[in-house]
Amino acid sequence: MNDKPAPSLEEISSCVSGYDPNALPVEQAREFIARLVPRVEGVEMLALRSAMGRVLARDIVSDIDVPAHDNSAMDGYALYGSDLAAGGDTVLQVVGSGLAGNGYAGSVAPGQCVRIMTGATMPDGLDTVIPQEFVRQDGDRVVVPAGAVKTGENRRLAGEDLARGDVALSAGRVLRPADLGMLASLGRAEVPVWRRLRVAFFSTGNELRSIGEPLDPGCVYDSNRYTLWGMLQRLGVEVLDMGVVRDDPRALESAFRDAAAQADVVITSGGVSVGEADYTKAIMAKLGDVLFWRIAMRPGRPMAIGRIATGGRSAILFGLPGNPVAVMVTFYALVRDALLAMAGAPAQPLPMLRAASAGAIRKKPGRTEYQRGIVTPAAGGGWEVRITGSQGSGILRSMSQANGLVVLGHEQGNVAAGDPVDVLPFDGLI
Ligand SMILES: Nc1nc2c(c(=O)[nH]1)N[C@H]1C(S)=C(S)[C@@H](COP(=O)(O)OP(=O)(O)OC[C@H]3O[C@@H](n4cnc5c(N)ncnc54)[C@H](O)[C@@H]3O)O[C@H]1N2
Ligand code: MOO
Repeated sequence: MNDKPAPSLEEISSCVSGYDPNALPVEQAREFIARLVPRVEGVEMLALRSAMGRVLARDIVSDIDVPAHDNSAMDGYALYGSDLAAGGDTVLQVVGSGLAGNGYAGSVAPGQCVRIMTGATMPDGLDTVIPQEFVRQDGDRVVVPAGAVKTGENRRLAGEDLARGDVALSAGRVLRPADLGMLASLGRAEVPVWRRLRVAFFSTGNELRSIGEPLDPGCVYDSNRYTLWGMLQRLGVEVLDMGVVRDDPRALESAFRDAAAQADVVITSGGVSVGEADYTKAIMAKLGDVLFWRIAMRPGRPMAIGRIATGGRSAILFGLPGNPVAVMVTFYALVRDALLAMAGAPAQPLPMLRAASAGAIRKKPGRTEYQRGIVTPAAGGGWEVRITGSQGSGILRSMSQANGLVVLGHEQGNVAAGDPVDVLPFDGLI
C-alpha cells in the first residue's frame, strides 16, 4: 500500500455527517469505507490476453487512426456521388476492382466506377458505395437506379472507430473482451495494469468444521469461506484462504498477523456481535485501529471495520457478521465497491430494476433491508419480484435461489402486493 499518511478512523468519522456507530445508515457506512480505503500501488505490464479482467492503470491513447483509411462497408461499386443523376438511372463504366488489403490504385474519371469489396480502401476521390444487389450489370457497365444510394453512403471513414489522439480506454477500466479487441485494433501487445489486490480471509468460531472433517455435535460446516471465495473470485482479486480459526486468543492473533503481513485486505466472518465466547473483537482491537459498528441494515447488523497493523504494514479489515446470508449481503452492500476502489477501479452505480412486488413485505423504516428475490417478466410487461421464502440470516438457500436483491431503502415502510420495489440483479454484480 502507499506511504501517504492515512487519516485516522476518528478523522474519517468526523467527515461523515450524522455518524453514529451504533445505528449507522448504510449510506454513511459506505461513505466512511470509501474514505478509509487506499488504492493499490504498483503497475505491471501484461500481455493482452493476460490482462483480461485486470484494471487498467493508465489511459490508453490511440496513436493511429482505426480504421487507418477510408474503406467500403459493402461489396459493390465505388463511385463519385457527384455522378448520381437526380431523378434518373446513372450508367457508369467499371474500370477496375479493389479488394480488402489490395485496393485499386488507378485513377478514376467522372462517369467511371470501381468494383469494390467490404474493407477495401476507397479509391482516391470516390466517396460513395452502391451495394452490388442494387445495380444492374451490363458488360463493363453498371446501371444505378434512381435514388438507390446517396452521396457518402456505405463508406467508412478513417478514424471513425478511434481517431489518433483519442482516449481509447481510461485508467480504472476493468478490461473486458471488447476492450481486448480494441487494444488489439491499436496494435498494442501489452497494457499497464494495477497489481492485483490481495485479500486474505478466514472464518472464526469453535463450532465450524471444514469439509472432510466429521460434523461433531453442535457443529456446522464452514460455508462462509466458500461464498466469500466465490465473491472474491468474481472480483478478480488475489485470494488467500486462511481456513477456520478457532476462538482462541493466540490462534486468532497469529491468524490476523499472518493475514495482515501478506494481504492488503483481511476479511473475517463471525465473532463481531456481542457473544460471550468471542475473543475476535478483543484481538482485532489489540492489533489495530478498529471500530465495531451496528449498521442500520438487515441482514448484517454487526460489523468491524478498520486497520490491522503488523510488522510495519497495515491491512484494511472487514470483520463481517457470521450468519451466512449476512456475510454475502454485507459483502455486496459494503465491501465490494471498496475492494474495487482499492484495486484501482472505482465502481459505477449498478443498474437497478424496478419490479412489482408479488406479495406484501413487512418493513420497518429506519434501516435498509436486502431481501432475496426472484425476478421474472410480469404478465403485463415490466418485471415482477417474489421473495425467496424465509428470509432468516442463516438461510443460505434464500440467497442461492434468488436472482437479485430487493433493496428496501432506509425510509421505506411496509410494501403492499403490486407496489414497485428496487431490485439489484445479481448479474450486474459480477
Ligand atoms: N444479543 C444479540 N445477539 C445477536 C445480535 C445482537 O445484536 N444482539 N446480532 C445478531 C446478528 S444480526 C448476527 S449476524 C450475529 C452475528 O454474530 P457474529 O458475527 O458474532 O457471528 P457468530 O456468532 O460467530 O455466528 C453467527 C451464526 O453464524 C454461524 N456461522 C458463523 N460462521 C460461519 C461459517 N463460516 N459458516 C457457516 N456458518 C457460520 C454461526 O454458527 C452462528 O449460527 O449475531 C446475532 N446475535
Ligand atoms: O447480521 Mo445479522 O444477519 O442481521 O443476522
